[in-house]
Amino acid sequence: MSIPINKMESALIPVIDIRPNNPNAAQQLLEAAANHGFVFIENEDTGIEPADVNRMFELSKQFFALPLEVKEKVSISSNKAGMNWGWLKRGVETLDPATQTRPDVKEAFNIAELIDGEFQQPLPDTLQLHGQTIADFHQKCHCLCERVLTHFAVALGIDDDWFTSRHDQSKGPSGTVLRLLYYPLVDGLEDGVDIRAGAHSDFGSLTLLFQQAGQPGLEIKTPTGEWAAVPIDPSQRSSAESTKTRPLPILVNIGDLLEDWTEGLLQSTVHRVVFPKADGGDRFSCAYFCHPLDDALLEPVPSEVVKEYASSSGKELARNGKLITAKDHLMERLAATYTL
Ligand SMILES: O=C(O)CCC(=O)C(=O)O
Ligand SMILES: [Fe+2]
Repeated sequence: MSIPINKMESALIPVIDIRPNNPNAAQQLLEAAANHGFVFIENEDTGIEPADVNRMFELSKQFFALPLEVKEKVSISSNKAGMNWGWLKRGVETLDPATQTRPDVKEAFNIAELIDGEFQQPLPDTLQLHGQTIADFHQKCHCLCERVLTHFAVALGIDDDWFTSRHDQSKGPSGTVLRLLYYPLVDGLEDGVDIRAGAHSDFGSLTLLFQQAGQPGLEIKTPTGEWAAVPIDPSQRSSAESTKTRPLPILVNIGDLLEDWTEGLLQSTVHRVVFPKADGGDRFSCAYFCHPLDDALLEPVPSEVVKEYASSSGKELARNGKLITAKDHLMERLAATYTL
């Protein structure tokens, strides 16, 4: 089976219904991931209710509004247990260090996966009070990622659980984090110098990205090297139809590891977040970075579809075929982008 490859020039990201009544979901997801690296999933029976997303945004706003000294107590550099959990103040992350002269204009709070139902890091009271809500959201995001990963396995003709067994949180730790993001509109920004999030691809397998109406800024790099805005709501709604009757779809982004595993068939597309052109305000977003188990090897998947693609694309294997683990990859990327 070969898939039509049609690398697109604009951010016309497909919207796919992954409910069981769509028999073509697996193939549609694969084509979208190969051609765009981004795909919207209709938020129907995904397990993530719009109210769940709204609650996370409410908690996020409360968190970022806390006094600096409270956020400092849960800061990433004060957390000895792990390198990627906690609050990142402005200045810590520069997602495109080769190009940016100043760090990303943002704050973030990374909440690691729970182990045996326990948070692995200190949370401020504001969040601790809603620990169950956050734990449930983590779990719901993980379940949706598992569904998408299963569809990819089906479309690639490999064991259905090839990816999910490598994301089985009961088998060991992973780099999975739920990240709350806050991009403040601050004074003294320089056009062409400051950016909310520099150009990058995501470090894990899949990212679920939640955005809010009226807070644009995400852009993806097209194959011609131009930037195209990613809509917050890609559907053509009639004015009578509100997000109450049809919730915003969920944006899914292919990360580096799925690209490695599939020898470049699935695309870890470069993206960035820019300041709004006019009349914009703050932006809040929320990303679920789904990572495989730390010791998962980034070997090519045993798929004929991938083999066929690899031989026709003539692409070099990532790192000249040297096998590394998911954790090695994450640590490399964090070392390049964090200043702690
Ligand atoms: O805020 C966004 O929309 C995107 C954030 C992002 O790309 C990231 O943190 O990796
Ligand atoms: Fe990203």
